[in-house]
Amino acid sequence: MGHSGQGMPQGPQPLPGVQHVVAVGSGKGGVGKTTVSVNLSVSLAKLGYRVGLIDADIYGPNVPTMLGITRQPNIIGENRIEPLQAHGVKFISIGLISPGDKPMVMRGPMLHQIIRQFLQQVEWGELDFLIVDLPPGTGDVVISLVQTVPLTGAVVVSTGSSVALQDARKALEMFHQVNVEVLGLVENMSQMTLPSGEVIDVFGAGGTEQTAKQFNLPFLGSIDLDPRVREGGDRGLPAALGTEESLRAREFAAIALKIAEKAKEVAARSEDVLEIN
Ligand SMILES: Nc1ncnc2c1ncn2[C@@H]1O[C@H](COP(=O)(O)OP(=O)(O)OP(=O)(O)O)[C@@H](O)[C@H]1O
Repeated sequence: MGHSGQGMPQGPQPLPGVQHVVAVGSGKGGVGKTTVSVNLSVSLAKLGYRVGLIDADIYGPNVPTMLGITRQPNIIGENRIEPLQAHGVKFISIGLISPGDKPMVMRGPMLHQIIRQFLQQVEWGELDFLIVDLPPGTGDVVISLVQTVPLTGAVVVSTGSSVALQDARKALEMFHQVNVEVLGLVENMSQMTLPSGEVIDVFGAGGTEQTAKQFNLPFLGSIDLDPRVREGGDRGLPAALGTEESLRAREFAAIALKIAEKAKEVAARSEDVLEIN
């Protein structure tokens, strides 16, 4: 980058009132990372946590559609942004500042500014979890993120297919490089159950759990391939909103619970370290 020192603050600063910042990454595009981010946010809110969601996926900022609100956020006072709110989740999206179907063409410094703005200029209020939906692949956004705030950890989403897992491993390596603890892996589009009850293994179910084992990382659970998940996303009514009878809602809730536990564990550990010092 070569511009260090230029207006750069002292290093990552915690956001006042925000307990845990958790990034969701994937490596490969199209594995359902945004779907998982949105549904996990809704599940965490249903569990009673105060949740914010930053849609930093420059290539596919679909969070507003999936949460059912696509209007522009309000500006409060001089330069504070009021987050949008749907299904108990406060959110902001990079899609809202690039209106229409125009592709987002952005240079690194501008992207860095936007990430900082989303973290620091949005009126998040008190949050237990601030989830960040990263763009697929490795890179810039994560670096901007870790330069701005301390992260509690990251969640990596993959399907069970070899190619998706190959890219997921790169995401794991990236988090390792920037010193972000991986809270665990999630397998999306795991299996598909036909109305007849027949189960089809589309992407190689179980592959993500095996990869988690290889890397000695927690496996947080899987979500099956289900047209209702896609429909929910398209209609702005995430599957996680479903009642106890909804299998998908239960899968998302179980994963959300594990993420909450892991996040608290990690935070407790880093507090211990601070006390020892
Ligand atoms: N478990 C699932 N069952 C059925 N459809 C799903 C499931 N998960 C995601 N989808 C659908 O797959 C498509 C891709 O999902 P999504 O946009 O969440 O992927 P992504 O990994 O965030 O993509 P990208 O990061 O490349 O924009 C969407 O149409 C979504 O509704």
